[in-house]
Amino acid sequence: MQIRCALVGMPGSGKSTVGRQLAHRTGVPFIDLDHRLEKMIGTTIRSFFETEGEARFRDLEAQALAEVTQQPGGMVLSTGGGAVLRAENREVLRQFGNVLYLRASPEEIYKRVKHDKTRPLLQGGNPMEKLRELYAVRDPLYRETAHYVIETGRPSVSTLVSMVMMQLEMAHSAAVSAPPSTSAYQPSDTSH
Ligand SMILES: Nc1ncnc2c1ncn2[C@@H]1O[C@H](COP(=O)(O)OP(=O)(O)OP(=O)(O)O)[C@@H](O)[C@H]1O
Ligand SMILES: O=C(O)C1=C[C@@H](O)[C@@H](O)[C@H](O)C1
Ligand SMILES: [Mg+2]
Repeated sequence: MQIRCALVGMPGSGKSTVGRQLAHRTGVPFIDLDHRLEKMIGTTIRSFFETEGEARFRDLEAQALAEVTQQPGGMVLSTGGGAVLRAENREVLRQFGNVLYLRASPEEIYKRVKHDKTRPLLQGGNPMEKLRELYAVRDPLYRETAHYVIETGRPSVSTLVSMVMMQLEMAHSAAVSAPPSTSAYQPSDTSH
C-alpha cells in the first residue's frame, strides 16, 4: 500500500515533525505546504505576514494547496495550521482523502513552541491565551475536515508515526474487503 495522506492541526501540533518521519518510513515524498509557500514567496512566512498581511498569505496558501493535491501518487502532505480556515480548502482536503488531525491541547502546544520565534500568530502579548483562542475556533474545523483524529499528548513522535500508519492500513484493508457497491440501484430509484 502506498501512503497518500494529509496532516492538519494547530501550529505546533507536530504536522511537520510527524509528517517528515512518516514519509521517510514509508518511502513517499514529504510535502510541507509552509516550506513550499516560503519558496514561492522568497521569504519567511513570518516576514510575509508583516509586509503583505495574512489575507494575501491565505490566498497563496489556497492556491498552493489546490495545486499540490492534484499531484498524483504517494505523498505525506503537511498543511499549515490555518489551512482549514477557508471552506474551499476544507473541501479540497476532504476530496484528497486520508486527512489526519494531530490533536494537541493548547497547554501541550505551548510547552512545545514557547521558545520558537517562527510562528507569526504566537508572537507578542500572551501566546497561551492566543493558542486557546485559536484552538476554540479551529478544533471544530480540523474535526470537520479530517477523516481520523490522532491524540498526540502522550506518545513519542515515532509512536505517532506508527499509529498513523496503522490507522491508514486499517482503513485500506476495510476498503479492500468491502469495496463500495457498484450496483446501479439508487435509494431514490422507485422502478424496482
Ligand atoms: N508528539 C510530540 N511530542 C513532543 N514534541 C513534539 C511532538 N510533535 C512535535 N513536537 C515538537 O513540537 C514542535 C512543533 O512541531 P512541528 O513544527 O512539527 O509542528 P507543526 O504542526 O508543523 O507546526 P506549524 O503549523 O507551525 O508548522 C517541534 O519542536 C517538535 O519537535
Ligand atoms: O496557524 C496558522 O494560521 C499558521 C500556521 C503555520 O503553519 C503557517 O501556515 C502560518 O504561520 C499560519
Ligand atoms: Mg509545520
